[in-house]
Amino acid sequence: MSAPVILASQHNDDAFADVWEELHWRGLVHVSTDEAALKALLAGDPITYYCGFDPTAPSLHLGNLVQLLTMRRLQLAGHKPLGLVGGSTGLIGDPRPTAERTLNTKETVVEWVGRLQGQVGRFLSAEGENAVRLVNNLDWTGGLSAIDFLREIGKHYRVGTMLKKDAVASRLNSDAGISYTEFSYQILQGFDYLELFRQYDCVLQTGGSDQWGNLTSGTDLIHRVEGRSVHAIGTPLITNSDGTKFGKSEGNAIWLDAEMCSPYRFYQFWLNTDDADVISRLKVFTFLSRARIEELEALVESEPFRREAQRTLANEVTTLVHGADATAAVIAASEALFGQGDLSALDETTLESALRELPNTTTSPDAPIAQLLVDTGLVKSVSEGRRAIAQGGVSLDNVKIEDETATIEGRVSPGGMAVLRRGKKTLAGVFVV
Ligand SMILES: N[C@@H](Cc1ccc(O)cc1)C(=O)O
Repeated sequence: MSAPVILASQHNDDAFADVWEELHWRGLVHVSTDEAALKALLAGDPITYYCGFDPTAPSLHLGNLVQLLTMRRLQLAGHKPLGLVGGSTGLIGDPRPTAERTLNTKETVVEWVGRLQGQVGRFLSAEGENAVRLVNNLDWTGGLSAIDFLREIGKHYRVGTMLKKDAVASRLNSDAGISYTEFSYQILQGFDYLELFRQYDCVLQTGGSDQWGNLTSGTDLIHRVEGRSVHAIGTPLITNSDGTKFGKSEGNAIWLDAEMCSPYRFYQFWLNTDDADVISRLKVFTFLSRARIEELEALVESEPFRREAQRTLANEVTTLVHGADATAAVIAASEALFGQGDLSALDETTLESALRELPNTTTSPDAPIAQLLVDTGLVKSVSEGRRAIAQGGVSLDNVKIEDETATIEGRVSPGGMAVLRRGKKTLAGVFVV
């Protein structure tokens, strides 16, 4: 994540009476506190709201992006965001339904807090009356003694209620059980909301719907302690209509950090979105207007083979996360590899990440090309490879190979890379040591 996000081009769609209506249309409200009160609140004077992110990895991922963009939509409507990164909650671990988390060292958590703050800051404007403010819950829990915590906060929690929260209940019924540490998590998040209510008059917390127990932990606490009704919105969990998990490609999470998931891979991920999902993704992950999304919806119906909606989605989200230059480089790489584009015009990083997504092999500088065809899976045997070369169907960096015994010596220098092609559309990457 190096390039800045294009904040200037983002806006709420005029087609909606207010941001609440827009959030609904985009499918972002799965569960919430009183709807009528929330609608009135969001249509009125600017309010302060918050969303929290735990440093459980060195980068945020696509699930977090839903939250960041929801925050941005509220900010565009004039409301004031607080971006919380959980310096203390990251040391404890929000219980997952499956198993206890392993604790990371304090140094690691501090480092990840810094990285996540940088990421959160990139999606929200830091200018004007409603500039984003970044907060860290370690600031109010780090110095709190266990005795004070139990006397002042713990006293407001009933264990019976805590046990009923989904995350806790599912763990209690599993073999893994749940530690007292993770059981306490909901109190910490509830306390955050109270603290932000007191310090900033924060009256809305957003999060994924799996956070509902933690969100209501805060609204209940504030109600009990301060006698005020504050709000929460849970966004839906994003799912793929074919039942596979959203936000993963070949089992790996799609991270927002370019080092952990190249812009090329990121772009391809969105490009591969199913027709059945592409419209709801456009609603959640882009700032395109309702009119434009409806136009694309009609195109999915009438001309699905053109994949206009997918290309628009990939373009928009990659630009949002990696910037316009990275997106242009990625598109140039796809065209150079699969279309008419010019390979030599590509920058090395983009080409390398593109080749890493293809079948690829790492080889010594004297490797025979027929063997590389086998190593990358483009043919089954060396003799088949030689035949393919003899028939004129093999090229290296778009230069046709004439000799079936040719090696890459003199064609690719040590430390370099090349595109190996069989026929028009079958490609592989070759990395030379
Ligand atoms: N529990 C949230 C992160 C969070 C932490 C502290 C908060 O106050 C709010 C949210 C999550 O795991 O996604």
